[in-house]
Amino acid sequence: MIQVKNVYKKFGKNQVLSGLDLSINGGGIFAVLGPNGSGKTTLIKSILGMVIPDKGDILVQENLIKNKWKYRKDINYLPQIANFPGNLKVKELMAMIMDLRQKPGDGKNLIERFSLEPHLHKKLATLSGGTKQKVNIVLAFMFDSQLLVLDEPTTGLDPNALIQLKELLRKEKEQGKTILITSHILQFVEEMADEVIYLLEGKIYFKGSIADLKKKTNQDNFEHAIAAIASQTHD
Ligand SMILES: Nc1ncnc2c1ncn2[C@@H]1O[C@H](COP(=O)(O)OP(=O)(O)OP(=O)(O)O)[C@@H](O)[C@H]1O
Repeated sequence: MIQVKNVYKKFGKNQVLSGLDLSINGGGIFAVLGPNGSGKTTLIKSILGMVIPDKGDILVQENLIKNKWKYRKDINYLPQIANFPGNLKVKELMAMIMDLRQKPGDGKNLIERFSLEPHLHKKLATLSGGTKQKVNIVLAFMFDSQLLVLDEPTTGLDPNALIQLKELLRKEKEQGKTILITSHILQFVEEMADEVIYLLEGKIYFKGSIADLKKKTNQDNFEHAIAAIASQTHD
């Protein structure tokens, strides 16, 4: 599904990705973890073609993505910070995204799931942070795509919306989809992820199941296992 081969990316003097290799085959939920600034969003945006690596190759569904853009219409993407025009109404935004994606989409069930009906005719600028995130989630899930890329999907969600998001993710996974998620919420990751991908110093430090991570770090608690990576690398 995704192959990242020897990818380098620098912003000014800041070497963010330095020879990163990653291979994701088949379906499931993959959580991209790492400290703040470790390059999680840069990696995700490189896969989406929104950041151009200085060196290396990325393949999505067996195709090199360099200088291509059409492959993106087959990826559902939830950005970390969605900058939608504030004077658009929710309903107008949904119609606009349907138009842009040129793909059949179905938002009706999702609008119900996240109780967004009362907000459909409100302008985006007037919505609360959590409600904006629910709109963001509807836009990311309303199309049927094999690959979903979700940057911090839980941000601002209340417990009920979080349950709905988890249910949605399980449904997508059951259909064999590949779901790439970044999240700092370890409880969410532990509950949902089949594999974790831990980024450190521009490379993948660990890729595997949470059970394997616990074994590798000699910890029986996920949070402590993550903390152990940080302390091991500081020694
Ligand atoms: N467009 C850009 N221009 C300059 N520097 C950038 C740009 N995008 C990212 N960076 C820098 O690259 C580094 C990695 O950023 P990135 O957003 O990928 O990290 P992250 O792991 O997603 O962090 P967080 O956990 O805080 O979301 C940071 O030091 C950031 O300041």
